[in-house]
Amino acid sequence: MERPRPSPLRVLVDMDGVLADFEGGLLRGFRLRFPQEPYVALAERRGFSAREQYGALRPDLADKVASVYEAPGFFLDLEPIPGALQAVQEMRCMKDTEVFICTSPLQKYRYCISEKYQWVDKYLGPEFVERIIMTRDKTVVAADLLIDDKDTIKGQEENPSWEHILFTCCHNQHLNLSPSKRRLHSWSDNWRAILDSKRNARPEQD
Ligand SMILES: Cc1cn([C@H]2C[C@H](OP(=O)(O)O)[C@@H](CO)O2)c(=O)[nH]c1=O
Ligand SMILES: [Mg+2]
Repeated sequence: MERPRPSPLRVLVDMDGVLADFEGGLLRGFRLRFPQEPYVALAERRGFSAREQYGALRPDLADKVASVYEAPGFFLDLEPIPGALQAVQEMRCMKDTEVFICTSPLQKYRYCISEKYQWVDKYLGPEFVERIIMTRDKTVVAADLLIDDKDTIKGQEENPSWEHILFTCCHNQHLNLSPSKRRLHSWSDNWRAILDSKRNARPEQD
């Protein structure tokens, strides 16, 4: 009897901090716009929220740093993270693999949403525009893996179907993870092995 084909491994790849260099763009934009103000060097970044860390440095800097990422052009002008574009293109061509870009818009979504679409079109092309999942709640999206730089991903679903692979970024590199949690240190790290291990760990279908 013919063995049934396994369902494809579905991988969600986050955008900011994983494909697009949000932190680098934010620091560059902040220093250009507010050259006299103190700033947080990338090596000093701690915690997902840049707004919180700038606010702790001096309260008025919270709104200033937010004004940088809320400005038109911010998301469109972000540089790709090294190796990211090649990796997701390769992932898309892999057998029995489905890749989606799973990204959240800012609450102030005016420029962010359309610029994220334009960025994907510019750097990855229309095949990937078809594969954008734009959501404020990633826990309700069903997949095997979510590669994301945010250390804690919460939402309506308490038990998301995906395993969260923490993508290392300046703001999360010092965190001690629980032993069960896996990291991808960069796109030169062995992302193929993570996909393979997940594929092999899935229950046999019959
Ligand atoms: C406010 C803020 C947003 N972001 C990113 C995360 C979300 O994109 P993504 O889901 O692609 O990582 C987007 C909206 O919050 O902006 C940061 O990375 N750091 C921040 O401090
Ligand atoms: Mg992110």
